[in-house]
Formats: sequence, structure tokens, C-alpha cells
Amino acid sequence: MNEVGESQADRMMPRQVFAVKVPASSANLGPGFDSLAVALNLYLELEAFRSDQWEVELLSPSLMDFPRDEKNYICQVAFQTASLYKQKMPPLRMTVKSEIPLARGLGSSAAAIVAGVELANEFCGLQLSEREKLAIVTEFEGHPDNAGASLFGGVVVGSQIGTEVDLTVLDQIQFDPILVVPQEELLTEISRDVLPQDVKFSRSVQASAVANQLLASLMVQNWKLAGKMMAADLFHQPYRKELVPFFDDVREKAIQSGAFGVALSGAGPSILCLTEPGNGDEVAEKMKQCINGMEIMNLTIDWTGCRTSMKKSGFAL
Ligand SMILES: Nc1ncnc2c1ncn2[C@@H]1O[C@H](COP(=O)(O)OP(=O)(O)O)[C@@H](O)[C@H]1O
Ligand SMILES: N[C@@H](CCOP(=O)(O)O)C(=O)O
Repeated sequence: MNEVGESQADRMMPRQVFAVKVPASSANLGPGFDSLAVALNLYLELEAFRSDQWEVELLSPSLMDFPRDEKNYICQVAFQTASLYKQKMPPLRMTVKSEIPLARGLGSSAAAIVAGVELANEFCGLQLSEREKLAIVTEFEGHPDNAGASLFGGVVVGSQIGTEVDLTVLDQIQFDPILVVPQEELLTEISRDVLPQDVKFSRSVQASAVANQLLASLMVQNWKLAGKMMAADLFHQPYRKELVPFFDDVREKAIQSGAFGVALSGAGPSILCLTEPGNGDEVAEKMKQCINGMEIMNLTIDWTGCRTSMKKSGFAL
């Protein structure tokens, strides 16, 4: 028996659990700084049910250093979300697993935040609208790009004016994303520190035109122009490249292998390479032959975004 009177057999019994599955994301796509993102088919998955005390079982090697109680970031987000609505999170027993590399520019923090908000929504009965979830996740993350992609899936355009967050999902954009993921981590906070405080008016006009042109070219499948615009970003990549010294080499090899466009994924250090729809497998294979020491992830766009369900699960906490 444990402290809540359960035997080992009880603890292994299948039971109804709340399940959350959140996709990773790659933000910016080059010039769409803090606004554009794409959801990817790598997932953070969580299962939870009410208990007498907080227990977090971490099922993936990358998560092993995180707290196994309410100090876990996902729980902290749930606490804070609940308190925004003057509610208190009940203790949960939960499992967490993740395929999303941490601090690599693949939106692991946004996915964790989405999971925390969904926990609060479910266990405090908040009945949040999609728009409210987006605003809360954006507030935690600081920008709506990863948040929007992880919540809604697809290619998204997010914007924040004051506390108002708007989001459009662009179903018509298609491409195959390949991610080059290095061994080293780069925290988003550090990668944002190298950015300028202000941008001159003429430079910002050009930077915003480049971002608009990227979206337009992706929508009309003008791949050559899209690739040119991904490289022409003026908002962040020129400053961040010093933190990612292998960027130019990977870019050259990806283009030679058949990618039409290459950009830092989010704040880096991973690199997002885009190919025309249907070419991902072939281009990724070629890239694997010429890029060493980094993982080449041949991915697809996740079109669903965060999904939640009640399901039967065997818990082994
Ligand atoms: N599943 C998780 N559980 C707890 N904390 C997490 C989880 N995923 C991410 N984090 C936190 O987010 C940090 C990474 O966030 P960040 O630097 O924004 O990079 P990225 O979001 O690109 O992976 C991790 O170092 C960790 O503190
Ligand atoms: N727009 C943000 C995106 C950060 O994404 P992450 O996956 O690196 O957390 C930025 O460029 O800072």
C-alpha cells in the first residue's frame, strides 16, 4: 500500500486519464520574426488524473533533470493559469514524455506551456475558448508564433497588439520541413539577448516587406522567391548567426541537396530547411550524406495542433 491506500496492483489498473498531445513548432521561417510558425510532427505527450499529491513521472531521457512534483514547469504553468481565473489546481499524478529536443529552436517551451494551460482548463473547469488559450500561452511565451502553431497546427501567422492576440492558420501552404538539429542547446533567452533594441525605420520597412513576400510566395508556390526571402531576413538572423557558426555550411549543403529555402528554426540553433511538397525524403537522404554530427529530422507539418482526450490508460507511477 502507498500513502493514499493504493496497492501496487491498484496503481497499475487501467483508469480514465486526461491526455494531451502537443506538437513541436518551428518559428519565424526566416523573416516572420515572432509571428510566423509551422507545427511539426514531434510531440509532447502527457497523461494526468487527480490524486492526493503531485507526482510527475518523466518518461523521456531528455526530461530526466526536470522536477517530479509541482515544481515542474508544466505544473507551474497550470497553477498560474488557474490563478488567473481565481481557481486552485488540484494535485495530479501525471506522466510526461517528449520527442521535442529541448532548447534547440523547436518550441519545447511553448509545447510545455500549452500542456500546462490544458491541464488547468480541464482540472479547474475553466472552459477556455481557443482565443483565450492563445492569449495565455502567448503571455507565458512572450510571442504568439510557437504558441499558435502548437495550439492550432499548420502554418500560422500570429500578431499581438497590447494584450490582443490574433492568429490566422494558412491551410493552403504546403512544404516538407527538414530540421537539422545540433547536439548543443541554445536557450531562447540567450538568443534574444543578441538582438537590437530598436531597428531603423527604413530597415524595418524592408524587413516587413521581405516577410510579406515570403508568405505570398509560399502561397503561390513560388519556391525560388520563398527561398530568397527566407535568406533575406533582416530582423534576427543577421544577429544570431554568430551563435550558430555552422549555419552557412548547413545552408549550402541543404540547397545543394535540393532544399529551396533555409532559415534558423526559431531562436536556433536548429536549422529549418524547406523542400517542395513530396521531396522531403529524397532531400533529407542527400543531406544525411553530407552533414555530419547533427541529427537530420525528416518531418511533416502537423495540421491538428494540440489534442486532448479522456482515455483509458495503465498508469505505472
Ligand atoms: N517538457 C518540459 N517540461 C519542463 N520544462 C520544459 C519542458 N520543455 C521545455 N521546458 C523548459 O523550456 C526550456 C527550453 O525553452 P527555450 O529556451 O525557449 O527553447 P525551445 O522552446 O526552443 O526548446 C527548457 O530548458 C526547460 O526549462
Ligand atoms: N520568435 C521567437 C521564436 C523562439 O522559438 P524557440 O523555439 O527558439 O523558443 C524568436 O525568434 O526568439
